[in-house]
Amino acid sequence: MFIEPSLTGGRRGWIEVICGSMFSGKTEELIRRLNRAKIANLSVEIFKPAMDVRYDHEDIVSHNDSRILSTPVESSQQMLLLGQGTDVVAIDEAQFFDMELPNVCDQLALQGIRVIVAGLDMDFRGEPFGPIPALLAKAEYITKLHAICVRCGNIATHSYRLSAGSQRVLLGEKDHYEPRCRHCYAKGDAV
Ligand SMILES: Nc1ncnc2c1ncn2[C@@H]1O[C@H](COP(=O)(O)OP(=O)(O)O)[C@@H](O)[C@H]1O
Ligand SMILES: Cc1cn([C@H]2C[C@H](O)[C@@H](COP(=O)(O)O)O2)c(=O)[nH]c1=O
Ligand SMILES: [Zn+2]
Repeated sequence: MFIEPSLTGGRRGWIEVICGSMFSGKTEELIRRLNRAKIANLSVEIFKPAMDVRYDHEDIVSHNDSRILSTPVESSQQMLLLGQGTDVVAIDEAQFFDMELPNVCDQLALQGIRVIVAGLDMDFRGEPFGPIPALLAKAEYITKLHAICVRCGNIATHSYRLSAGSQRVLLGEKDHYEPRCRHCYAKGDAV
């Protein structure tokens, strides 16, 4: 379990990334860290991409329905402006943001802000997703979570797309995706 290096004391300003497949618990873990920050009386600004309307327009919602209010934004530059002066900036579904996101997180962290980012490390093709690889390179702390493979019960690293469609962005949950281990993922429809 992730233990905060420092909540209120010491020199602050760093980047944490929570990554993994769909259903691995990224949003739950993000909400857990935010609740602890609030208990420590830290101010938090929570963002998500405006296009992510899967469960709710404003709330960040996990697959088991824990939720927290957020501000939907269109671009990473908006978070640089809106995050000024706060103790903690949190970003969910970060894979959907533009490639400026790593630089924005860098700038926020340099201002003494704790930046917590959650997102898919791989898309349904198993390719690195959007700005997440660059964020992983820049982060001080990385947590890689795993779901349970729905085919064999091993740890799942991949998000297998059940429906047809080659576009990278397709919002959905169990209607369109299932978490799989690398072996069941590689077998495709033959599993
Ligand atoms: N195959 C699965 N493996 C693990 N968790 C699952 C699975 N299917 C459903 N879940 C649920 O998903 C929850 C995690 O949801 P969430 O935090 O939204 O994940 P993520 O943000 O990584 O998609 C788990 O606590 C569990 O209740
Ligand atoms: C793999 C993959 C996923 N998506 C979408 C599907 C969901 O709406 C989100 C991921 O949500 P989660 O909180 O991690 O479960 O991303 C996509 O658009 N393209 C993909 O390749
Ligand atoms: Zn498997």
